[in-house]
Amino acid sequence: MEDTKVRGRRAVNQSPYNYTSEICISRPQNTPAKELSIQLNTRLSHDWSILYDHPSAHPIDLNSVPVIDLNNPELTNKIGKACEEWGVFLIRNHGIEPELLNRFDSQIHRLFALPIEVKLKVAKTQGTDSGYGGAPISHLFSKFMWYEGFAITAGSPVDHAQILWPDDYSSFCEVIEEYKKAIIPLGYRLMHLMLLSLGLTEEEIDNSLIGDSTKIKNAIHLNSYPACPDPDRVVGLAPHTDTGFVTILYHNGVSGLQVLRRKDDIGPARWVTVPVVPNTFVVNICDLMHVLSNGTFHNVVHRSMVSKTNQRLSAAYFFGPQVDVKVGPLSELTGPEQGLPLYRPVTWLELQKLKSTLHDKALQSMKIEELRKGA
Ligand SMILES: C=C1C[C@]23C[C@@]1(O)CC[C@H]2[C@@]12CCC[C@@](C)(C(=O)O1)[C@H]2[C@@H]3C(=O)O
Ligand SMILES: O=C(O)CCC(=O)C(=O)O
Ligand SMILES: [Fe+2]
Repeated sequence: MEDTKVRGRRAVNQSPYNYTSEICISRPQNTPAKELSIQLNTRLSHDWSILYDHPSAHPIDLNSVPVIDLNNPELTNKIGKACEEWGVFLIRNHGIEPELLNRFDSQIHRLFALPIEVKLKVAKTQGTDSGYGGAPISHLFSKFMWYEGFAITAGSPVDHAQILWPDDYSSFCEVIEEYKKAIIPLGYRLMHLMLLSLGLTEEEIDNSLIGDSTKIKNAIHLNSYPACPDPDRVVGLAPHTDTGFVTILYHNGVSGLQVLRRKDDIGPARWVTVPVVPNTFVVNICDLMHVLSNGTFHNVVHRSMVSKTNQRLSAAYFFGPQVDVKVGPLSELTGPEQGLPLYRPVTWLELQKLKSTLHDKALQSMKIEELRKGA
């Protein structure tokens, strides 16, 4: 028994890649080695058990995440209800070919299967947000996550792909391009349906920032959670909300994503495991969609847990506003009858910065009521 414990502790104190990859990846350029080692000594562990009680989600929650068929005649209402009550839902009949998803999956697998020293050649550096690295939210937490990622934020990944696979980089780039072409219209369709469900007319949607594709920016984040010998003591990706409008998540069918269900008639706040349903994507409502809807849609807190036996792979496609676009509550949703706007307008970057200092209190700090109190 004691032996198992000791082995378990060793296991989670090691890097999942048999290499201190997060240290190398996240070393800020120009940080003196001594200073860096002082910063890192406080968090040289993947063991979260002393920080979190790891409340495990019920394997089957009768009131589970909605699964929405995009061919459903009641589609708009169903999406509106899911965005309000859950802030997350699964979509089926989304029109993206399984054959494309299989090729996409193979390339994600191929990327993370590369030796660590090859992946580190395309590591994110300070000031860039594309490339290989640890969890982007890692600076907010005192422990390492059981995670590695690859971000494609601006255009094509060709420069990185050429370094990773000098002799065959095009198969990766081609599949990323095909995936983007398929997923972008799906994202626009979902955001359009969300605004319809809030009562906006087609014309109002066309005139809103959701109707103007030049105001929307997107990015893709490939995620890998290696299998872990002691999964109950580690966290794949720590609890967070996404900051943009919506995220469409592909995954390889290994369970792990959990959402925080708010307190309701059925019970207290609790983690719910998102079920694995073949041929579906997960759609998350993010912070700026919550703001745009004037608080009607729920920006869901989620986290990713890991498996003892299987590597979980996922690809998050983030849709948000262009850098210079400020997002506030839609004017159609506020007024003498509907009520006052709850939030001041904010850009994507501004909100990300607020979250890095104020954590889950960032949105609260943008509340107009809160600003008036401070004035
Ligand atoms: C487009 C993006 C969304 C994201 C920041 C990023 O520039 C690329 C990484 C994304 C991610 C993934 C994990 C959670 C998250 C909150 C984070 O810190 O990095 C999201 C960011 C976001 O939703 O803003
Ligand atoms: O991989 C997952 O299950 C979740 C990924 C995620 O939340 C993110 O990339 O923001
Ligand atoms: Fe997320």
